[in-house]
Amino acid sequence: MSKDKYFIIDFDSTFTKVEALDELGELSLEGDPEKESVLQQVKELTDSAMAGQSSFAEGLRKRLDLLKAHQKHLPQLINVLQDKVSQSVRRNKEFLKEYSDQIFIVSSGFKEFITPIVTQYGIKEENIYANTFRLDDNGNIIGFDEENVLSLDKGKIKLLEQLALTGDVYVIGDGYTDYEIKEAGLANKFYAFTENVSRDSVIAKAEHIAPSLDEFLYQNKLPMAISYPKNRISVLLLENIHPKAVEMFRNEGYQVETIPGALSEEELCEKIQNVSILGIRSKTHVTRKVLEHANRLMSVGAFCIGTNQIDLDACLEAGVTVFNAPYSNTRSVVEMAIGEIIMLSRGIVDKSSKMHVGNWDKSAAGSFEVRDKKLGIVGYGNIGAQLSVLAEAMGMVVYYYDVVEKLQLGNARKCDTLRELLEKADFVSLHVDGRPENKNIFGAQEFAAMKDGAIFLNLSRGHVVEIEALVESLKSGKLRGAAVDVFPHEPATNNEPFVSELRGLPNVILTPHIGGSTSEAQVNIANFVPNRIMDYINSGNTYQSVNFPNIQLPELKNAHRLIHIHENVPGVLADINNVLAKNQVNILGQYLKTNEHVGYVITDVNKKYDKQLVNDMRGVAHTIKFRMLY
Ligand SMILES: NC(=O)C1=CN([C@@H]2O[C@H](COP(=O)(O)OP(=O)(O)OC[C@H]3O[C@@H](n4cnc5c(N)ncnc54)[C@H](O)[C@@H]3O)[C@@H](O)[C@H]2O)C=CC1
Ligand SMILES: O=C(O)C(=O)COP(=O)(O)O
Repeated sequence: MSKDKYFIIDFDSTFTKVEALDELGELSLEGDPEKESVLQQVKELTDSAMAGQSSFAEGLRKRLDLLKAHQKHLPQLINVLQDKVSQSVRRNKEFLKEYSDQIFIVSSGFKEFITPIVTQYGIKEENIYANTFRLDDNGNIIGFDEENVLSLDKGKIKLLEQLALTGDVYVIGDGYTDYEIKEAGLANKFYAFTENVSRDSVIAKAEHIAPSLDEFLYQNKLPMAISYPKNRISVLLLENIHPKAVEMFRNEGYQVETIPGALSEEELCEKIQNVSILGIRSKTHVTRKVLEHANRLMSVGAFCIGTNQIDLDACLEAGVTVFNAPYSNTRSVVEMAIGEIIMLSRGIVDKSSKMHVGNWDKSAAGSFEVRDKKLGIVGYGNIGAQLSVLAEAMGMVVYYYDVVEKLQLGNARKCDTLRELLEKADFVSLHVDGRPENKNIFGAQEFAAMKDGAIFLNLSRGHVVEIEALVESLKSGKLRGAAVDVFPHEPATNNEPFVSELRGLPNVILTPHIGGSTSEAQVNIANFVPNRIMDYINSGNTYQSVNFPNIQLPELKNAHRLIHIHENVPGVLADINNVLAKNQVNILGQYLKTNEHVGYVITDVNKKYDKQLVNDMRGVAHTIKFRMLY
């Protein structure tokens, strides 16, 4: 017969996110001018006791003296604590109920507030070990029951000795006194619980870390509320992705690492090991080789619009979803283009440079309004179309050329060929995407086809334009000016120099790929992309993925969701359904979408299933990835 298992769980900062006495102070010291400094002293006493640096009993006495609390504060405190139960504890109520005979709350806090909270989660009242308050006749809290071993130094050890549990004892807590139980030989394992606080002195001693209760349950093969502990999902964010994204992923419970610049293929091959979610911007290349080094990758987030830097097919074949932010920086690029069109038309960059060295050059020569001038937009996608609207609002006449049929906005006129557009436009602005076929679509011929004295802008991708041809056209005077934001080679970080033949040419605005670099755009992107990825991880939704078949799924309720990604060859769906039939699984809903390379099948099944089902699903021929959600 297997030995019994006992779980000793701490209360403050473990079962709940907070230290209850700090919260009590918030209530009892309300209106006290010294409140902040007293609370600080209370906090320091708590931290010092929890880190094992001072006498616990002495600290507790001092804290209660400082708090000047009254029993009337207790119902309010319980209300506050109710909302502060740790997320993973909240999630795993079923485990706490199912194992209630074996779960003990052992705390140096007070039963008066612990009992009403933990019993709501199925903890048995007789399994709660904690201190009790001493009150005076007026209900003031003046101390604690000094007979209780938990009020003493090494109190938890003394209590465990009294309990004399026979079986495996697991301790889960954030404090040094929790660790001491294991040190005294009274527990088999101590798990430092770091979901709410992480204490260095405790971590240093702990053999096991539990960033959540899920992780503890996962490691010990106990029933969990979710299919996989979120803290096992590691996120790598490159290229200065906005901190909002870091916050969003951390709030979800993921482990996040950030790196300011882009990584080379070689560096990324090394860093990608064990990464589940990779976040990049326009500079990092996610190649087939990188994917071959990825062992846990589920999703790549392009925290920008362009995805040409990612091998989308290789991702698809590896079952890796790719998401981007298709609209978040659109307006920023357009505003920059508008500003540059006007600046170039008036020769302002050169005039400003001259002023900085003391030259006053007041003249109207070569300076024009943009009103009534013809703007040719190449690539009438989201950016091109938005530029069209704003340019018309300034009185420009808009022409556009796109390789696919597009909705004509306002009075914009469609050109059937690029050449037609080039021959008409006074300004040509490039807004095509960075697909490989667009390499060097602008070269000597295209510049030659433009009007004499035209102005050229490229805020799309660097490889789209032959720089030498552009330089020639500017030097020869064919072009009157240019604005270039993107380059065939861009520095990976701000520490690398920028080298280009375009440097030093008159009436040329050079910018370091900042079309989308505004606060608004970066915050929008940092909100958008993590939500798409987390939705995919939590529910299987691939809506708006740039490489996967898009499925928008209903919310998962009282069901298991089987997520199967396979090569798109005939017969796989039939095989999946045979497996389900063989395992007598009741299908509640099934969703399938395929594209050229993969099939994506989601099957919601009723709760009862056998482990064999998981093995059989993984064994279906042509399976790329299989996972299960509940
Ligand atoms: N400078 C910067 O910081 C930024 C640059 N970008 C670049 O701008 C590009 C465009 O962005 P969106 O408008 O949002 O993309 P989009 O996909 O909505 O539009 C691109 C359009 O270009 C068209 N197109 C592609 N190749 C073409 C060609 N050879 N000739 C004519 N039309 C062609 C497509 O059919 C599509 O309509 C992105 O792919 C990205 O590379 C995007 C954001 C910021
Ligand atoms: O959104 C895009 O495609 C961009 O080019 C912007 O790239 P970035 O995020 O500034 O590296």
